[in-house]
Amino acid sequence: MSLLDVTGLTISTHDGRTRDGRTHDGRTLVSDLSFSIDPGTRLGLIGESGSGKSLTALAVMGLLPPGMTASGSVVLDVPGLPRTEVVGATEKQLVGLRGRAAAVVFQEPLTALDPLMRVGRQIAEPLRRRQGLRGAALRRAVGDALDQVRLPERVARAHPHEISGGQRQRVAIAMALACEPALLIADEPTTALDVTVQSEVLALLDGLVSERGMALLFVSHDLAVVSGVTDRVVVLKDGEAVESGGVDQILHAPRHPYTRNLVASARHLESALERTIR
Ligand SMILES: Nc1ncnc2c1ncn2[C@@H]1O[C@H](COP(=O)(O)OP(=O)(O)OP(=O)(O)O)[C@@H](O)[C@H]1O
Repeated sequence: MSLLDVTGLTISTHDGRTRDGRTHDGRTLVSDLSFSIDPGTRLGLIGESGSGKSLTALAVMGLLPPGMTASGSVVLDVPGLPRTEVVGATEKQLVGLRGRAAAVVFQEPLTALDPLMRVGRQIAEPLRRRQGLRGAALRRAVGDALDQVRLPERVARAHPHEISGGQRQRVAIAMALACEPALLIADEPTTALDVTVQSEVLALLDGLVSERGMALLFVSHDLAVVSGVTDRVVVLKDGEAVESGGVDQILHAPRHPYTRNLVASARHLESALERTIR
């Protein structure tokens, strides 16, 4: 049975003005998208900027911005938790699921971190809330969480601006993993980092997902990165899935012209890089 079943997901903006003052013109941004993820498996969602990847990830968490509506179905079915239809779910139902059924790591770690709070307290918060830890046990758990993302314990006393971008993303990963989610959603988790740090953080994420047998929904515009960490890929273009399949098939026998272009530009970049290195 699938952990996540997305069927006919359509995301549109409302027509008119929302409470945050933005006007929307009733556009469909993601159209009739379907995919599923079984426990412990990995799916990549790939497409160029604006293709609807982030909105899809947010819809899975029930976190669409104001002015947007989802229709279709997004079912999270995690052992030990109530099977939930996320589309149309109440905030109360979703709060119980977030963190435990699914957790998300965003591109920019600062979106997940409070600039005024020490890192240790931020990691402690989900551990205290979800696992009921207190006192010395909580401090130990924070230390362990930092250790798992290969950060020294002293990072707990730092504020987010006192550590590097790569360290901040490790902290965001530690927070996402604190409630032991069945599904980790990583939305361009390394795009904002320097190239050398990117590969370290990616290797860390890859290892943690394997160790914990988590399922992974990995969102990226970078085919090389997606093919390195996932088994299957859905290719999005203008909010529609144009192709899906195993990583090997997508890389070696892409069917849709858009996918062929993605593969060709990834190859082009690779050979250009090889030329510069030589
Ligand atoms: N809050 C919003 N209000 C109105 N339109 C939005 C909002 N967020 C995203 N969009 C629009 O929805 C479309 C899909 O955006 P989305 O962020 O999902 O794309 P993406 O594939 O993740 O791209 P990127 O990698 O650049 O984030 C884009 O056309 C974008 O302009």
